[in-house]
Amino acid sequence: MSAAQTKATFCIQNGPSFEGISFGANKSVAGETVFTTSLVGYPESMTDPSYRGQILVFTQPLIGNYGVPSGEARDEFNLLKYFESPHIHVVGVIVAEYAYQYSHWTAVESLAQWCQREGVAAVTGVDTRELVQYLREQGSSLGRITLAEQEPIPYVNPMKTNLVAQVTTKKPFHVSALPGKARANVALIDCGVKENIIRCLVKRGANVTVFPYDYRIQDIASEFDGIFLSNGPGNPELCQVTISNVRELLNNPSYDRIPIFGICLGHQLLALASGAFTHKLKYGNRAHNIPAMDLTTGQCHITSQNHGYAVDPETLSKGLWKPYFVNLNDKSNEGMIHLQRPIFSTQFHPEAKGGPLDTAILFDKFFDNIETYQLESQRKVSMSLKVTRNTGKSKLQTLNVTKLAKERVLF
Ligand SMILES: NC(=O)CC[C@H](N)C(=O)O
Repeated sequence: MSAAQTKATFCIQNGPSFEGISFGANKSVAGETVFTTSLVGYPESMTDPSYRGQILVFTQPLIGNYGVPSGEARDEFNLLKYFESPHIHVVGVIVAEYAYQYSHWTAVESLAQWCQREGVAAVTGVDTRELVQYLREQGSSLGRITLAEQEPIPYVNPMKTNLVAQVTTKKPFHVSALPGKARANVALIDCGVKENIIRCLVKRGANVTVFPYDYRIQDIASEFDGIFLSNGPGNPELCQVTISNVRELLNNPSYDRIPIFGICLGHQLLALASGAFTHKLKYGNRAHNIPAMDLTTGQCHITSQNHGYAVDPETLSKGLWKPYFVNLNDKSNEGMIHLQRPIFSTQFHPEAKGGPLDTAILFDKFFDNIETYQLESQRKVSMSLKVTRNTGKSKLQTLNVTKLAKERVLF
């Protein structure tokens, strides 16, 4: 440790403390402590809005060795090429050994520089094996990072706040399929969507209109060929406005053929809207190699995951829904599928990033459902889609979706 290095202490509420060295922002932070066993993908995980408010412990011992790619680089769809959202959402990271030297052709800065710029605490030199063994025993715990010479700040439980309201786009935005390739208009409810989910939809030919989490989807669903419910942070039960909007959508008989697909928080919200329950897992599942079995085929897929809550499959309404996938490690629910309608959802992340692409075929399944719906209802893909809704007192609001912002609206 050189003279310029600052000591940092990481404490678990009702648990042990670990001494380390700060390599991030000069700031003490508090949040929920979670761990991931993924080997790669720290830029993707740290910018995934689902990690909002959490202190992320990496069990992979060497972190930072490939630096951080550009947060400005965009792909052919104007989506962020390397990040899952424009900013870091974890409040802190804990690693066993930070690689002070980095090397990769995409790297533009070090993990330390990035954390400092984004105001995120980072600690190296912690025995993450001992720490994770502790978390597995005690279950998900609050934690805080205190830098030398600073006063410890109070523990904060982010699961008590509506984190979705913090990360959702503040206004609708639109991402178009490549010219000549559009085959569907999809409405995406943004609870903290990962960039690669939008990419998985547009690259298959969807014009995606992204709406804030509390947008009344039930008022505009008829204008779209499919509805997507995104991933996102926090306790799903705190997202009541989305749950009640989705419930109205499900209960409206005129929408009974519209395809719906939900991922992770989107799965949990769909389950809650349909009358099922969710519960908090002991310490959650965060990894890139979790086996999930498709109960309709018996096939096992290796999946990417990041969640602390799960749907209770016993509470799925019988005769309407059935469990779709099951986790082969802990037997927790990994998805649900409607028995009559083109609706399904998964707890794992078929878009991966990072992680294996085994289940990306579920996006194709969503598009198959969309195609059937288009044929059944003789829908054509309108290129200048206008979305009209009644905002009360018989006021009509019309959005020309192609004139909307082209990326998430942060403020
Ligand atoms: N990745 C996600 O969408 C996470 C969903 C939810 N916040 C959970 O922790 O279970």
